[in-house]
Amino acid sequence: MIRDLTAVLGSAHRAVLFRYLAALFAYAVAQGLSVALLVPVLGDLLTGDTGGAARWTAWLAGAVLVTLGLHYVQAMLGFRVALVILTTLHHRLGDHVASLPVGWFDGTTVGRLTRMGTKSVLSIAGSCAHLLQPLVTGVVTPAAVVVVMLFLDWRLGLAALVCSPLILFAARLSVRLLNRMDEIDDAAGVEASGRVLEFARNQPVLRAFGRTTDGYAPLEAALERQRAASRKQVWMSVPGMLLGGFAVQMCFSALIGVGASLALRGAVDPVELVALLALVARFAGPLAEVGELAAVVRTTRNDMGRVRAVLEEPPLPEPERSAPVTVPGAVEVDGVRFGYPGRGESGDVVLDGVSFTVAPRTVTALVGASGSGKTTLTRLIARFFDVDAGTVRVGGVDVRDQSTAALMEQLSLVFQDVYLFDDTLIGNIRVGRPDADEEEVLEAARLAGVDEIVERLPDGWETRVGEAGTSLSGGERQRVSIARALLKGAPIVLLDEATAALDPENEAYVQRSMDALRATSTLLVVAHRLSTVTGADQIVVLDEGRVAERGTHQELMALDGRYARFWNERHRALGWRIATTAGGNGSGTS
Ligand SMILES: Nc1ncnc2c1ncn2[C@@H]1O[C@H](COP(=O)(O)OP(=O)(O)OP(=O)(O)O)[C@@H](O)[C@H]1O
Repeated sequence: MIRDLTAVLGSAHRAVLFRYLAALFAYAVAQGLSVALLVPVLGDLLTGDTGGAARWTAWLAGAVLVTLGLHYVQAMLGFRVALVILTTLHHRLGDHVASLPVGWFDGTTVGRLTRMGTKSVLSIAGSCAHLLQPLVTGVVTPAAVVVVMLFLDWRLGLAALVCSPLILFAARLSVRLLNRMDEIDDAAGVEASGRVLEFARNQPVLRAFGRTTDGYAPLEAALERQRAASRKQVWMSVPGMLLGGFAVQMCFSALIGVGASLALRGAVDPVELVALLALVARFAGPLAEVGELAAVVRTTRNDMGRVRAVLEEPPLPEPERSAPVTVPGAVEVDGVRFGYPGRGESGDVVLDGVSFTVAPRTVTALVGASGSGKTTLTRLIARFFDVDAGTVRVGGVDVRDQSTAALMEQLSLVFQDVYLFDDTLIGNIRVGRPDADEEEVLEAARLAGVDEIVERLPDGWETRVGEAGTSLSGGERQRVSIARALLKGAPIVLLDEATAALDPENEAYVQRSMDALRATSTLLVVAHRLSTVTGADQIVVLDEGRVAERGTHQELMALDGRYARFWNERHRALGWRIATTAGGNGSGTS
């Protein structure tokens, strides 16, 4: 736990933790010695030596005062450490997360971060103020008592020494048993929550297929498994919970037994034995408390482990000095191999031996079946991840030789998952270039067709959009994203076209913005619209992570290969859609 805490605090703040631990240790030893002074006080009282008792009582009072002073010091230092954690951990996490590859952020990691920023940081800070103290005193105070007992009567001291690991071992075993049960219950709980979420999210599908009245079998099965796990947890936890207390009682009885037999054989003075047994009572109690705290320790350690795992996540390596761009606007993908981290061995290679170049101010369309690696390729160009082999060059320079800022200066990303901030539309477009003036923002908005959306919003340009505001349709969100790219004016635009067919209005706006973008930038488009594909200077056809064909529309049609088949299929689908529209239902899209 201390190791986790030092890792979480970072080298700059370790000193304050060590000061706290030193004060805590001193306090625990002083507490043990104060308890030990009861022996001579009791001994003298029981033998009627009031003078001796008064002298020892004065020592005891002094020791108690010192203990109180140390208690205050350690408590203040504990709160200081907690405060340092609260004030610095968010910044440490924020700074580190900002240095991680963009590809690290997915649904799971974002969920983990949210939990970390709230619950985990509070729990770690609380551990210093409330948890370390009983843990350290629970071990060090009994240890000090044992040392004193060894001095007073080595046999009873030895017996106490033998008992200590037994009590701790029983406590640890009890925790392990309780943990195992918690894990089973947790796993069942997580599965049930997932199913509840699925049930809620899929209401439209379930209702459409009449699956709501007779229950939703996967959810009911998950709930039943959770109930069974909870029942098992209750029963199986009982031995774990009893074990710690049982071990303490057994050790206590054993020590009394040893003391009584020594007294019967005349090896210990009965008066001294009574005083020593008072010490035994102070020795076993704190050790048992340590065992009782095990559940809180476990939760806190889990929280620390989670934070530590993020802090130890390797940052994206950055060069000391960013290499200057040599061919502005050019993109080169050279023998690239890549598999997503954590997806295992070579079976999970998503791109293999992919090579092509994109000349400045040209349009390249990436086409290929779903899962062929088109989006992954755009992520590698933006260095969301580093390639496993080969090189990605942007502006003529290996992306690994450029700082993130220098690389991002050259790129605009228009991806499908457009995030809108809880801000006005203007604010959301200005993200593209925060220092742009009003005129420039409005021009970008006009070119991308955002001004048309504004006319329909209740408060016009002042309407808040995004998570807490008015939500926009997928096509509208992409228009905002294109407006950001237009405003940024980066030399290279990576664009992942919406997969869903656009309505004619959106289609026209997207076309207009693409024309504007291609006038100033290099365009690499994951293309779904046929007009983008045919209008491209180069088409790269991906198939299962490899470049299957490359050329212009005419060249690839003449090749009569994979692309020609793709084109003919899409064309037939388009013809069918037009025919449907012409047939009178008016729902056609192209
Ligand atoms: N974040 C990720 N983690 C692990 N695997 C991923 C991730 N993103 C994509 N993949 C996998 O990589 C492969 C290529 O996916 P990619 O999204 O690049 O294909 P695509 O050609 O863009 O497909 P689509 O046209 O359906 O978007 C797929 O097998 C996909 O399951």
